[in-house]
Formats: sequence, structure tokens, C-alpha cells
Amino acid sequence: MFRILVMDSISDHGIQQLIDAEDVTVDKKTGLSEDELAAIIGDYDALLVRSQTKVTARIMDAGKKLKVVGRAGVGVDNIDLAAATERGIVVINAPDGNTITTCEHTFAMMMALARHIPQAYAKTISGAWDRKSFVGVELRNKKLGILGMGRIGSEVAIRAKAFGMEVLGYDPFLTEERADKLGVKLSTVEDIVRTADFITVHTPLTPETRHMISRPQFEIMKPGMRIINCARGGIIDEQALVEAIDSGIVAGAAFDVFESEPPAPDHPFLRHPKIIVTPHLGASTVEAQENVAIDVSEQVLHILRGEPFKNAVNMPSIPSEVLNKLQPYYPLTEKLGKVAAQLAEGAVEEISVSYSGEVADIDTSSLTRSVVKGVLSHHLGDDQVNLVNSLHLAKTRGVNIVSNKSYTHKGFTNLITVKLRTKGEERLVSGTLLNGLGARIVQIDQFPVDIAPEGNLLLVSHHDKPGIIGRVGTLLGSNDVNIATMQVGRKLVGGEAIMVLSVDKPVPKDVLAEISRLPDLKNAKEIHV
Ligand SMILES: NC(=O)c1ccc[n+]([C@@H]2O[C@H](COP(=O)([O-])OP(=O)(O)OC[C@H]3O[C@@H](n4cnc5c(N)ncnc54)[C@H](O)[C@@H]3O)[C@@H](O)[C@H]2O)c1
Ligand SMILES: O=C(O)[C@H](O)COP(=O)(O)O
Repeated sequence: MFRILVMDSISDHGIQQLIDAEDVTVDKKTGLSEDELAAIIGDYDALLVRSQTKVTARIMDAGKKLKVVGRAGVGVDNIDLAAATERGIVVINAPDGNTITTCEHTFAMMMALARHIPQAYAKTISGAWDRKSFVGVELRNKKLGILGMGRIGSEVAIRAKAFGMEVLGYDPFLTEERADKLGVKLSTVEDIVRTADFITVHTPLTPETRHMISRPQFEIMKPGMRIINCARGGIIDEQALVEAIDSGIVAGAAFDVFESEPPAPDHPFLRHPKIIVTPHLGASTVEAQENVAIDVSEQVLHILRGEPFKNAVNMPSIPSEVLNKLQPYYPLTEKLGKVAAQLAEGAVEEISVSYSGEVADIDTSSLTRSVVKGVLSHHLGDDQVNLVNSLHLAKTRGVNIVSNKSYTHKGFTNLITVKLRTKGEERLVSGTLLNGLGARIVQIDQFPVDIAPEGNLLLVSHHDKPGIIGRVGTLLGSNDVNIATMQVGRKLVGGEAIMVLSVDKPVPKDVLAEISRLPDLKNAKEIHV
């Protein structure tokens, strides 16, 4: 008999199949502290949660029988995925069940914002009859900028068109074709920030999206614009937003999510007349809660019964003899994917992986998944992509995956080459495992190099002329950026060349811009591995 613990307020109707199952017993609890949960979790085979319960490494250590953690919703930021993977606990989520509900909440927030509904309601029930203070704006003919055109962002776009809005969208995976199909103008973040009347964010919170709207963005916004966040707290800089409203740039904001939840009682959003808030209600409808609970219950039963399952968010268990051979290649392949994703500009159309030498003798399918994981996780966040779901996520985004093998050695005992094709270009990065030296990048585009894929790398494309290396080094040094290692690659003397520097800390954006403007320099790009 399997024992399942259901935490948080998960729909009873949604978990009915668990209650009905003959091989399962279900206990429901809410509001347990970490200590209380740790004290009882040892009895359970599966744990179901929403976003309130923090599933920490300590909970997993106490959960000696725990085989699966099911998240009735999308975000798994409350679950320690690395700890689950290490302990062989499968984490699954329900990514599709609350898309429409959250999209509708976004619209409710946008309309409430445009028409001051919460403020007008509060004043009216206080006994006033104030028809002058709450003159709103129409949505029709306004520009809506959507940052993040995944499941929810795309649904928001469809509804905005019906309201007569002009929709601008940005997403690293949004291609011209898909944008056309949705009736969305494919734009850059800067276009959206400069021209939109309304901006709504629908990305995960990743190092790249944290504060993607902050002071520099507010400074160039169209005065009188309005902004909505029903995705994750932290994508929009809360402090910078308050300043932008108080200085008259932003006319109002609607937030369902906060950098820290629940927000502190003195949080500035809670008493600002131009900011409306809800307590993370995006997914809170009867329908969505049933959908996500049904989806997650179904998969939990499959996992407990040893049947095939979907929507796993962390690593699958692989037989140890296969794992031993694959293990050393996982970090290399993921890093090659990450580097390629940062090299290429534009929406990714194809990822191709070639294996040569002795690595070609192994079943490389999970290494291809690892490359794809590296590419996608740069944009989707490490917590959303894993070896189980990377190919599926690529497919749903229209990214073609190709892999091939060659048994010749090409100068290395093993060589893995990743090519990334976008609308405008194809970029290449090759890597190898060197005996005793670990992972190395040995080629970038047409240039041979020898780089350890670690930390902050600065990639400079330039013409092979005397003095360039010195000028770049001087600029970095005068800005207190220490160079740890440096590599120069060229095909011909005096021709195109690249310089790859490993630096001890991230290069400030203005220094990067200054380097890019140096004579004979084509491009400077920072890559984080
Ligand atoms: N408020 C709520 O209750 C609620 C409910 C459901 C989902 N969410 C949150 O909403 C967000 C979107 O959910 P979804 O189901 O649409 O996810 P999704 O994975 O389908 O879409 C996210 C999209 O963001 C894009 N993206 C990543 N980095 C980007 C960047 N720098 N700029 C622009 N786009 C970028 C990705 O390519 C992806 O297409 C997530 O953060 C999710 O956790 C909140
Ligand atoms: O990630 C999600 O699915 C949403 O943020 C909803 O979270 P909730 O289940 O706690 O409402």
C-alpha cells in the first residue's frame, strides 16, 4: 500500500482518483512547519504540494520512503530539485492546467488597472460618490508588450488581439512564423520598453530575467504606461517601480506576485494608490485547481506503480552501469549547450550535435538531451528543464534536434560538436574530455581554442592586428577586472580572429560596450558557464 501526503489547499475533486485507488491511502494536512513535516514525512511514498510548502533537502532526508514530489502547478521554486535528483526522488509538475486561468487573471488585472476598479470600489463603499478621480483608459488601439511568449504569454496575446490591442512580443524562442500566426509583432525588449502602453511579464524568474525591468528600462519608458506582473516576483524591480510611479513615468502597476511572499506589512506596494495587488491568485480558480490536481495525481500513480510517466522536472534514474560511462560527459555537454545558446543571436531553430571518437561508442541519446538542456535552460531557467523533458520542450517550441556520429578521431580521442542554427546565423562550439584536464572547449566557430568552460568568459571577435590584445587588457585592468587566462584563435595571419578571456568577475555592461567600440574589434560578448 502506498501512502500519499497531500499538503496545501489542493482540490479534493482533483485528487479523487488517489482517494479511489485501492493501492493508495491519502492523508491531507495544511500549515505544517518544516519541523512538523519532517517528523511525519518518513511514513510517505509521495508528497503533493502547491507553492506554500517548502520541500527542502531536510524534508527529503527525513522522507526515507519518498519516491515522488508532485507540484500541483507550474513553478517548482519551492522544491530543492538538486536535492531531489541526488536522492533519486522524481519531481513532477502540472505545467498546462493553470495556463488559461493565469492568463485570465492577467487580463483582470490589466482591466482593473486601466479602470481603477479596486480604488473606485474602496471609495464607493466608504460612502463617497466620486466620478471624477477614476477616469480610466481604453485598451483598444493601445500597444501591449509581452515579455515571455510561452504558454501564458501566448494566451494573453490572443485575448489582447480581441480587445483591439496592438501586441508586441519578445521571447528568445519566438520565431517570425509563430509571431505572425499569433498576430504579434516580433520585437526586442528595448522596443517594448520604449513604446508599449502596457507591459506584462510571463517569464520564469532566472538570473537573466531577475530585474529585467529596472531603473534603466523605466527611464526610457513611454510616460503614462502601465505594467503587470502575474509571473514571478523579482522580474520587475519593486523599488525601481515605486520610484518610476512617483516620478510620473508609470501611471500604475498590477502585481500578483512579490519578491518575497507574503510581502512585509510595510511593503510600499501595499499602500500605494497607483498599485493594485492580489495575493498570488493567478492559478486560483476551481477549474485550474482541478486540472493541476488531476494531472499531478495521475502521474504520481504512474510513478508509484512503476509505469511510464510525463512532466518530470528533474533527472531520470539511469542504470548505474550506463550512468558510469555517461557521467563524465554530462557537465561537458550541458556547458557546450549553454555556451552555444549565449553565442547565437535570435530564435533557435535547430540544435545539432555530432559525436566522434570513443564517445560515439556509447548510447549518446541522453547526452543530446543534456546539450538541449544546456541550450534551453539558459532561457527557461535551470528548474524547468532536465534530461527528461528537454527534447519535449524543444519540440513544443519548434526547435529541430539533429544528432550524428562519426567513428574517426578528428585529432581528439573524443569530440562533441554543437551547432546552433537561428534565423540569421549558425554558431559552432566543440569540446572534449582531456585525460587529467577535464572538459575543454577546443573550437568556437572556425577558430581552434583551448579553454576550460568555467566561470565568466569574455569572447572578443576582431581583426588580427597588433595592439588589440593590449587595448582590451588595459581596459579591463583599468576597470578592476582581472584576467585569469587568455586564448587567441585565428585562421590566417592578419585575418579574422577571436580572443577568449577568462575573467575573475563579470564585466560591467559599460566596460563591455567600451570594448566593443575599440578599433578593429567586431564584437565583444560575455558568456557565463
Ligand atoms: N501568478 C500565478 O499564480 C502563476 C500561475 C502560473 C504560472 N505562473 C508563472 O508564470 C510564468 C509563465 O508561465 P508559463 O506557464 O507561461 O511558462 P512557459 O515556460 O510556458 O513560458 C515562459 C517563457 O518565458 C520565456 N523567457 C525566458 N527568458 C526570457 C527572457 N529573458 N525574455 C523573454 N522571455 C523569456 C521562455 O522562453 C518561455 O517561452 C512562470 O514564471 C510561472 O511560474 C504564475
Ligand atoms: O507556479 C504556479 O503554478 C503558480 O505560481 C501557482 O502557484 P499556487 O499553486 O501556489 O497557486
